[in-house]
Amino acid sequence: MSDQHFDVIVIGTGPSGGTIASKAAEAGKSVALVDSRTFGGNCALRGCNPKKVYVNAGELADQVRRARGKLIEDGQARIDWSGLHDFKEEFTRPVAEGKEDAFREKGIKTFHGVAKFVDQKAIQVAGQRLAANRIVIATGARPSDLGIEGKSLVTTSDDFLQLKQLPRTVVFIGGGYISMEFAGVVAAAGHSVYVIERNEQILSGFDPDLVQQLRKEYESRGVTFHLNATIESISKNDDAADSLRVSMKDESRIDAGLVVHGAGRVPNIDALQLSQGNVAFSENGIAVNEFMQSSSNPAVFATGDCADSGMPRLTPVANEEARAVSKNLFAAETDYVPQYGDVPKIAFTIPSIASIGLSEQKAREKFSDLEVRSGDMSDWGSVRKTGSTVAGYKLLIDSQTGKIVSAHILGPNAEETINLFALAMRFGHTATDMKSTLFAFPTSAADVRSML
Ligand SMILES: Cc1cc2nc3c(=O)[nH]c(=O)nc-3n(C[C@H](O)[C@H](O)[C@H](O)COP(=O)(O)OP(=O)(O)OC[C@H]3O[C@@H](n4cnc5c(N)ncnc54)[C@H](O)[C@@H]3O)c2cc1C
Ligand SMILES: NC(=O)c1ccc[n+]([C@@H]2O[C@H](COP(=O)([O-])OP(=O)(O)OC[C@H]3O[C@@H](n4cnc5c(N)ncnc54)[C@H](O)[C@@H]3O)[C@@H](O)[C@H]2O)c1
Repeated sequence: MSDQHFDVIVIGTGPSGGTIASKAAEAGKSVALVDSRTFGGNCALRGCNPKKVYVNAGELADQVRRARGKLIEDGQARIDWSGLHDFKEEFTRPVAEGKEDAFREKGIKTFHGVAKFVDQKAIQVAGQRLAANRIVIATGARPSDLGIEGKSLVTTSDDFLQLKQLPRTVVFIGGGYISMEFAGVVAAAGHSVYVIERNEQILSGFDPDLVQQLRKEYESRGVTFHLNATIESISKNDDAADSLRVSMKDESRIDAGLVVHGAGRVPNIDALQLSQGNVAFSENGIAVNEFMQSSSNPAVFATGDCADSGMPRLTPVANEEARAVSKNLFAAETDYVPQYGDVPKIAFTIPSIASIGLSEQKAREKFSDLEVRSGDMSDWGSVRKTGSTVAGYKLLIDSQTGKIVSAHILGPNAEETINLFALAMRFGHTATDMKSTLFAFPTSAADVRSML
């Protein structure tokens, strides 16, 4: 088999792989771009963007329900799941149809299939052998192996976003991002929800006090939490509507029509035959140095969810790593390090919960003189005006410098307000700087002055 030769082969067409391929082509390099699925990656086709369509529907239904007798007379807002699915497709279909053409128009040669290394500078895909001076691995993440009897009966987030009908009872395994975001939507649609979490806390990356507030709100909407719970098996059940049975170690059982995987994602690297390319890896992903270059094969770079960068697996992180790799790929010296700063995290729950910087526990360990400003915002006018009943904040400030160490927010528009803190923290602004800034009123940003 003779090699087709390129300057660079990029494996994966998500936010990081797609960007690197485009930038390399724009710089005049010959580029091969490979994906085993539809071009566009997880964020655009099966993650952030389609998920947000569902969350918007859940928020709307929830807001209408809460506004009944306050902002509006009657509060009937039913989610038509099939219609919602079709509306979501309006956003994903153009990506699936147009993305590959856009790459080709840039002169990029596209390939479909599972890429496997056959040499340090060569891969095989769909029966063809491709070689290059550089290879970028940007293969993202996949759902973890549950290791539970009956795991094949579990629906992944990919499949959840393809459902045309929603069963009356849904179980989520895990209480992280995926479960809590989808659980909010399913509850807003009026269906029964169970969340089974093996640890004592859900949403472990967020402030425990705010998470507790959010959990109580979800419970008031009929979401049942099983914490510190161990699932023993998932099996088929005779009941046509609730056709699955989740059995737990404490002998409790939940019958449901759908069991969804929200138990974490792992680097999607198993199929790549990395050892044939001398590419070192661990269960945390591809081993990279600070320049996102393979620690064992200098011709290889890795970015995004599949790289062991120690960063959260989020799109802005993948984007920044792509920026770094684009600069390093053909440079005489690889010297560009991703400039992550503090990465804001948002779970698009209803309402959303957001966080940037250290947890309170870590901040107390690091700073000897830490000021904590926190409060329940549920009775603040800006929150009550939306009809919402849950909101809170916690800001941690280094008393010696006045700089903001971290910000944790729950409530309406938390997903936007957190970005003000991202900017302030990135450029070292103090709490006083923020408090002295005139934000337009009445807005959630204006509440920041009251928090401070
Ligand atoms: C349900 C869900 C919701 C999310 N919501 C958010 C959010 O709101 N905000 C946020 O910041 N992040 C969110 N994320 C995470 C975000 O989607 C990822 O961090 C981001 O997509 C990572 O980009 P990437 O470039 O690493 O790879 P991906 O976007 O995962 O793309 C990887 C691509 O590689 C391809 N591939 C894999 N293996 C091979 C192979 N061997 N050969 C060829 N091709 C291969 C895959 O088919 C895929 O197209 C969400 C994730 C999920 C699952
Ligand atoms: N808004 C966002 O930015 C967003 C949204 C969705 C997904 N994501 C990305 O996708 C990743 C995966 O999301 P996720 O929600 O699957 O994972 P997660 O890491 O957020 O949460 C997984 C949860 O499942 C629990 N768990 C694991 N195995 C279990 C088991 N057998 N039984 C019960 N509980 C179990 C864990 O303790 C944890 O609380 C996230 O870490 C994030 O990187 C981001």
